[in-house]
Amino acid sequence: MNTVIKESRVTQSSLMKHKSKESFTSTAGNLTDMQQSFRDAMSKLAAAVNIITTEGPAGRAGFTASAVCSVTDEPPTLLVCLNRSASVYKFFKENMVLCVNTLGLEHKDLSGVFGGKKALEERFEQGNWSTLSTGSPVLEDASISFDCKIKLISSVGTHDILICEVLDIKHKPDCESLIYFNRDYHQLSKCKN
Ligand SMILES: NC(=O)C1=CN([C@@H]2O[C@H](COP(=O)(O)OP(=O)(O)OC[C@H]3O[C@@H](n4cnc5c(N)ncnc54)[C@H](O)[C@@H]3O)[C@@H](O)[C@H]2O)C=CC1
Ligand SMILES: Cc1cc2nc3c(=O)[nH]c(=O)nc-3n(C[C@H](O)[C@H](O)[C@H](O)COP(=O)(O)O)c2cc1C
Repeated sequence: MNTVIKESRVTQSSLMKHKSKESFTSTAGNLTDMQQSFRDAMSKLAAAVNIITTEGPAGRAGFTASAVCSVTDEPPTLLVCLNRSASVYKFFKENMVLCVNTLGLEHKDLSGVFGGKKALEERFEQGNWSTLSTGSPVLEDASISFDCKIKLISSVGTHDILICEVLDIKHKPDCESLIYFNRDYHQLSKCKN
């Protein structure tokens, strides 16, 4: 199915017009009180950890993401939020394909590699990588891999929401989940098959 790619932008001011401007204005590196309070609150929201990869005309890239969510199953669609200031951003925007690799406990170090400032190609030195339909790197022992085409991009504040149609799925039969909660990693027990 071909969906037209639309872009829309929700500005910080339109989202937060009920608050004074000063409360939300930050200088580089300094968080406003509201930003800090939002992050503190978000740190209590447990989330699965994923490595999002892409490969295409722009080259290969990947980053760690907790902001991943199911949207609809018709067509199967998920969303990924990516900070536009990330060095990986331009790769996703140009390639328009990605793979969401959901991690298990054994991938804790790998999450740090893809969530830090390591050079892009060096990130792939750890782990075994293959491909499914789109050519985006698939982590061989990921709990789940969703191979996707980016159908729509919407900008909100500092991030872009990538709306992705799932073309292919790979499951690991016996999986444990890596969870990010309270700024640290945790493990969720084995799935019942
Ligand atoms: N959605 C995002 O962009 C996320 C970014 N990170 C980045 O990873 C680093 C470490 O994060 P933490 O140890 O969790 O401590 P933290 O205090 O920076 O973040 C706490 C929580 O706030 C949320 N968050 C953090 N930065 C955000 C952003 N720029 N936009 C939207 N939500 C954000 C996430 O849910 C995160 O787990 C930071 O540089 C953080 O910005 C971490 C998680 C999600
Ligand atoms: C557990 C964890 C979750 C993260 N989730 C996201 C996310 O959902 N979206 C995002 O843009 N960055 C997220 N980050 C931050 C990126 O992984 C990080 O900025 C990455 O190093 C990007 O690299 P780059 O700036 O070199 O491109 C997360 C980091 C960690 C450690």
